Amino acid sequence: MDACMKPSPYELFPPEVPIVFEKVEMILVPVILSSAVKIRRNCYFSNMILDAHNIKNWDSHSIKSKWQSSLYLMENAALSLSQIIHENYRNKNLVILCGSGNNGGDGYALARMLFKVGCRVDVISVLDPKRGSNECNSNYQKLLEIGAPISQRNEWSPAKLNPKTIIVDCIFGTGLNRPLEGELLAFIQEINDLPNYKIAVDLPSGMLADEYRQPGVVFKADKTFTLQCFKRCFLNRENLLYTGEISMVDIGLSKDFKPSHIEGRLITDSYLKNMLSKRNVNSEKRDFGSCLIIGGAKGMAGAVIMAGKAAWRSGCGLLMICADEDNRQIIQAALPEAMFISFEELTLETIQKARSIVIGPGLGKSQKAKELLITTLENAPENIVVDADAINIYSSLEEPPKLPRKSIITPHKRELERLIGPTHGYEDLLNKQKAFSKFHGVILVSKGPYTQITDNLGCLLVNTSGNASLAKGGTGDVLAGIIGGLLCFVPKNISAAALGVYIHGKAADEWVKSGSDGSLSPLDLINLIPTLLKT
Ligand SMILES: NC(=O)C1=CN([C@@H]2O[C@H](COP(=O)(O)OP(=O)(O)OC[C@H]3O[C@@H](n4cnc5c(N)ncnc54)[C@H](OP(=O)(O)O)[C@@H]3O)[C@@H](O)[C@H]2O)[C@@H](O)CC1
Ligand SMILES: Nc1ncnc2c1ncn2[C@@H]1O[C@H](COP(=O)(O)OP(=O)(O)O)[C@@H](O)[C@H]1O
Ligand SMILES: [K+]
Repeated sequence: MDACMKPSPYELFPPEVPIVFEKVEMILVPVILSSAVKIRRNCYFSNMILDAHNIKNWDSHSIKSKWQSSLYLMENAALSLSQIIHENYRNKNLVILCGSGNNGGDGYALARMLFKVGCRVDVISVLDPKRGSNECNSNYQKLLEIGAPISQRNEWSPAKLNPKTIIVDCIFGTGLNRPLEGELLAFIQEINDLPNYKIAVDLPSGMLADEYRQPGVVFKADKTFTLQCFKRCFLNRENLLYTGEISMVDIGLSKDFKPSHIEGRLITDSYLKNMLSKRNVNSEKRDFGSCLIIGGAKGMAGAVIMAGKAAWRSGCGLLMICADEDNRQIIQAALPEAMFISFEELTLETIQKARSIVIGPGLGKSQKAKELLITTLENAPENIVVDADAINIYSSLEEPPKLPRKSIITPHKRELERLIGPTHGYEDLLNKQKAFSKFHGVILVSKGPYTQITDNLGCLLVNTSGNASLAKGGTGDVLAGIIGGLLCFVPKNISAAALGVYIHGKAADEWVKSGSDGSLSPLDLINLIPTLLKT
């Protein structure tokens, strides 16, 4: 059995049960969160990442146990979609491209609902609905009955489309089982060349739901509204080129479905809510432990200052910065909350007494840095974050010391490859990342869009917060500091890592609501931590 199916790994990850909100089925509240993966509030959705087989089984299970007919389920899916599209694009002209399977059925049902509320929709039958699924044909007939405009693909010329019209792709979804060919392939290519804004329903057509690497031509969406759960293929960040931003939409699948295989789980808002609790009235600073940050070589004080501020804001009780003696004054001026010790003053006792350690921000790669890393790894408690140069040094050691069990390593892509060796494509990268985590018994946080965390039990957690404003120097130092701060009081390291990446991304999501995405400073993230951690 796959490790992800055993109950134990996800016991480490408290919100293992899909998040259940009060409102399901027909009731949707029109709020979309701003994040890399947007999840509609007040919807039931699952944090499971599934393959096409399990999604299909979940649909069938829900039809049997809840909806009685797949047409009812499709109606609900289309209702949810129509509400989102109406909210966001009601003043635009839309053209909906429909296939002949159930994705096409979604498209015809969606068109009917939008048409009824006065939206300007044109529908193109890309494949013959009469030769398709019953649900598709039935929704095609219903649309005909209300007099909505439907054209056949060969009657329609994409080149004549107004560039302001939004193209909605309902040609293929999870049922696609081979790459596109012939006329369909040429059609999608022609659409991709158009400047129009494009939306995909469930999956961009041409994308194989289970494949990390897409072998053929795929519809290039600016936005994908995916139904109910995150698909396996979305895990490869390269596929963002086709999906654009991904939003998850509740279509009312039943909550009691047990998949035979889970690829991984998403880290979402509920995680934040489940993990935070108020401090006891009689708390004292020692209850929250001290965080020791080791880094800040000459000229690199900023990295430890940012990590230190982030750790402080994330709740550690005491803070100690260990950096190059030359940086003493600047660090003490910038961070009076912290105690300062120089590299030379660092003792084994200080290392052993710290509740948590962050090593790496601005550490450099000098001989001294190397010695500090080895001593720290050999003596540290398990609550340690190994970041930035500490990862680079570790990767270059011929005989590296053992990493403390459950330590948290936070590489970006290049650092990850230094650590696990060169990789060939996403599948290879994920396998090697998982193997490294298992072999060393550590938590690997592979940073980037959808930061992906693997643990010692072989599980995969995928972050849903964050955006491209984070692609800036110094944001990684802030993340290391946040996790270091959380490690002082969050009971499980995997939880601290997951919570840390979520808060970090969420701060960036909050930032882009008011600031431009290019203007974020790492310090802005730190200023947003207090409100995000409010229980
Ligand atoms: N009740 C439900 O289950 C619900 C499902 N829902 C929706 O259904 C979607 C899944 O629907 P689906 O399974 O009908 O598959 P879909 O992607 O529409 O098309 C498959 C068709 O394409 C064909 N085909 C495959 N590859 C091809 C190729 N390269 N070139 C040409 N043809 C190709 C294949 O036929 P084949 O040729 O293999 O016999 C088949 O006929 C899902 O994404 C969601 O949107 C929601 O409404 C919720 C309720
Ligand atoms: N396009 C993106 N979308 C979401 N998050 C991103 C993106 N680019 C970078 N990030 C996040 O920003 C942080 C950058 O960390 P890192 O590369 O270590 O920066 P630095 O070393 O400059 O501090 C990581 O948390 C990463 O997940
Ligand atoms: K689609």
